[in-house]
Amino acid sequence: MADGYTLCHTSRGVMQEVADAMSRVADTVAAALAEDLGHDAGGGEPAFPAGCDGTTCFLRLNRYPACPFAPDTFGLVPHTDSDFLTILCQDQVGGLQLMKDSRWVAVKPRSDALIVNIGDLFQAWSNNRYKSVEHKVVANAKAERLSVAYFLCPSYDSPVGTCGEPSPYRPFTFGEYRRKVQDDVKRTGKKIGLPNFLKQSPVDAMNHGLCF
Ligand SMILES: O=C(O)CCC(=O)C(=O)O
Ligand SMILES: [Fe+2]
Repeated sequence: MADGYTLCHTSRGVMQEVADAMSRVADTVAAALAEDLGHDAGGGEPAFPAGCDGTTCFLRLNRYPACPFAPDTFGLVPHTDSDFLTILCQDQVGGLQLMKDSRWVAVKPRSDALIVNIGDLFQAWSNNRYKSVEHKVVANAKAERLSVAYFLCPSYDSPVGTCGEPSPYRPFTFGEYRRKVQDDVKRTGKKIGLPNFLKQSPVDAMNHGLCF
C-alpha cells in the first residue's frame, strides 16, 4: 500500500499532467476564438490572452455529495466565471446547467467531450461579441458528482485589454476586477462583475438618477 508521501507525490504528478493538457486545450481554443474576431497573433498584435501562464491559471476539483433535497438544492449557485475561459471535465452524473435564451438548459455529460465556458474577461476583451455564460450545478439525490475545471486567468497586474476600440469597457487589470468582485460579494452577497467596468456604467447612471 502507498504511504502518504508517495500518494501525494503521485497525485501531484497526475494533477500536473491534467493541468498541462487542459492548458493546451484552453490556449488553442482561446487563440482560435480570438482569431475569429480578427486578432492576428503572427502580425505584431500583442499575444492573446496576455499575462496567462502556469503560475496564473489554476485547476479546481469539485465534489458534489449526493443530497436528499435534490434537485431543489444547488451544488454551485448560478454564476459566471471571472476568467478568460474555463475548460471543464465532468463525470457521467450530470447536474450542470447553463442559461440560454433566459432558460436553464442541462449540459448532458459526454465521456468523449470537454466543456468550454466563456468567462467574463473574454466577454470584455471581445467587446461583448462572446458572452460569459451563466451556469450552475444542481445536486443529485443519489450519486456523488465530480468535475475538474481549468481556469485560464492572467496575472493580477495584466490589463484585460480589448480586440479593438471602441470598447464598451474602460481599461482594467485582472487584479482590479477580482478585488471589485470580492468587495461586491462581501458588501451585497452578489457579484456584479462586468457592468461595473462599463464606460457608461448602468450602476453610475442609476446612482445619478438617470435610470428608473
Ligand atoms: O462542476 C461543474 O460542472 C461546474 C464547476 C464550475 O462552474 C466552477 O468551478 O466554476
Ligand atoms: Fe463556474
